[in-house]
Amino acid sequence: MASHQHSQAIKGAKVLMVGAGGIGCELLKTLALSGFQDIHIIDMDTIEVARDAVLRFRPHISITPYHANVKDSNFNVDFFKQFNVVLNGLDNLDARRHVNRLCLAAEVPLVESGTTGFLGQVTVHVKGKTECYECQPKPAPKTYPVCTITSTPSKFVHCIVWAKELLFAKLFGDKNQVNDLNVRSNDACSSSENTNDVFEWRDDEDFEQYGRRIYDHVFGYNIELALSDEETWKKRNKPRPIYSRDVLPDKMIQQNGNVDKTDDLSSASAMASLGLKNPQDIWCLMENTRVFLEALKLFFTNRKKEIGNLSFDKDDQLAVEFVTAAANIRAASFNIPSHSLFEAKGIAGNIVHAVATTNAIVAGLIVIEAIKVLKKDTDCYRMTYCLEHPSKKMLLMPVEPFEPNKSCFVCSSQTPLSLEINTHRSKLRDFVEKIVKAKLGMNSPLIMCGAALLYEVGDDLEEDMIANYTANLEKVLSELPSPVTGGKMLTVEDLQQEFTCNIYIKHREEFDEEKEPDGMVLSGWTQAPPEKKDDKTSIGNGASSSKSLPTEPMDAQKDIEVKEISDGTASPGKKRKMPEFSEGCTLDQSNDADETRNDKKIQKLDDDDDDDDDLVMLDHWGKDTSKKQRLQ
Ligand SMILES: Nc1ncnc2c1ncn2[C@@H]1O[C@H](COP(=O)(O)OP(=O)(O)OP(=O)(O)O)[C@@H](O)[C@H]1O
Ligand SMILES: [Zn+2]
Repeated sequence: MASHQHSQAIKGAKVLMVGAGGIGCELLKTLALSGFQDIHIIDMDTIEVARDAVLRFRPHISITPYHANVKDSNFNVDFFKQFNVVLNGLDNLDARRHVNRLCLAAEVPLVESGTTGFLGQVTVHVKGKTECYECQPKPAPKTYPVCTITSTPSKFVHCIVWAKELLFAKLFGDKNQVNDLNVRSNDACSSSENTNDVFEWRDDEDFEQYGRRIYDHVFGYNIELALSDEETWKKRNKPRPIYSRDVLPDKMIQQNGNVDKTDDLSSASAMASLGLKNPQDIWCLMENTRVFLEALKLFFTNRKKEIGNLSFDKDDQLAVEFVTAAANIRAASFNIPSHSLFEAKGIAGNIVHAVATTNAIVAGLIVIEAIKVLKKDTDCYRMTYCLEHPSKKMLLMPVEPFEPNKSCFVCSSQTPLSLEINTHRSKLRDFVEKIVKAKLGMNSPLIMCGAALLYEVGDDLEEDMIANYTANLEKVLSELPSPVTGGKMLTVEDLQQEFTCNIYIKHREEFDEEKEPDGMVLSGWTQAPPEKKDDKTSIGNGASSSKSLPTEPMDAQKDIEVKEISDGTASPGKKRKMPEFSEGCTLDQSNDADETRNDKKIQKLDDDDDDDDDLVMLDHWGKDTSKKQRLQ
């Protein structure tokens, strides 16, 4: 039973929930059932359904919905100041960073959360007492070495990445994009064929001829070419080239397809067109070949206008079919087991199916922490991890929060950052896009060099000012009205976030295109370097890092980024150690602060534990994506 003090803290509290999705809806219910009476919710999506459902069993509480983006300017520091605690149930990094800054500026405690499948995490951020959401580096998205993708795949995910990032992009995407498929298809062809021509549709061929030519090129010829590099295969199983004629005799594509060709569905789906019904079926090589050729044909017949502008979209049925078939054929070459369309879609779209129970547990943990925050039980704050596998018979791991990181550029006292940049070549626009927005997460930036205002965003700017700033964006730094050159200090400020940072400029002539693709390097901030270029960890649902998987031995010149490692995704690379506490200790016992407080070093519970049982940070909550990812 809650004490009087406990229930007073709850009853008198005005809380702000940001995000009313999987976690948020559970949270709203749990808040209402725990006695909270004044709940405000911001979500871009509908809130009404959840609100109505909760009001049915708690009709007298107040639930105020704001159907809006939390980054809108009306949600400023003053707005945040009215709340006793803010609870995040968001799914992307950008919004989380924004809320973190507003909470810091408004000095309102923040309880953060994230889930991915069975994994979850809840953290408490109180200015000056615990680390802020941005004190810890956020790992960059998982990348794969190019050579693993282009020549030595060992897992199905490698085949998927190849199919969607290289082959799909090559055939249906922007022709001007750099595409590593070129590397492998180069000088492959007879002298009359150059690299680009291979993928072009020629006037004298029909769709089937074109499809078969592409097929034979990427699954046959390119594999033969790769085999000629004997060094690569000394310690690996050799792939086998696959040619369409060996799998599918001429004109057999439609053989079993008894489908009405006027049917809308059959023009949008190779599966429908071929009479393949169950997305959970694992297709044989012949079926994959037929889907590949049929999907290619459908793209060129029905979606010709889009060709050149397409990028893989997990909600595009034909794209998923093509990528599934291509990945499976490549997998067959490399002796990797095939997958169903359903599974392939999950991998390609980085989908992790939400686990309702995890969301419910996390919602409960958020409320527990919110109550501690309201009672100012500082010593009892815990960040809690939900694990996939029990460690010491425990699935929930409470950990004492970390202190603020003194070099955090967001919550520490203005440690200047430094930026190496070619001030004679980089434009103000590059700086705004690549640094101010992408790296510093600012929403409405203002940039000053000394007392000179170089750039500003706002609703109430005069037209001539807007014209001025727009002109500045196109100027290189050293030619701005107040030249930005080596040795100068820029002040970048976000008025909405009430967040300022100083950036010391260092001029640098050259940048490594592959290692420093932005053409500028920001240091002194807490973003993690890209993950190690090895292949040891599964991406996404990173509760475990498998020791048994082979390390990629090749020197990766460049990595292929797997886009949208998304919300709640555990970072396999980043582990946090947990405090020593007695077996059987549960969250409720976390009130017994002495037990953990002594242990500032935060020791690992059991050194003998498997990696599987190690704690993993869910730091990388949220790239801007719609769904979660689970791979492997
Ligand atoms: N900038 C933003 N402003 C307001 N709401 C946002 C913003 N960004 C994301 N959201 C909302 O956050 C919610 C996130 O919920 P979502 O269900 O995707 O993830 P989740 O709560 O982690 O649970 P799960 O994915 O497990 O269902 C969505 O309803 C989305 O509309
Ligand atoms: Zn911080």
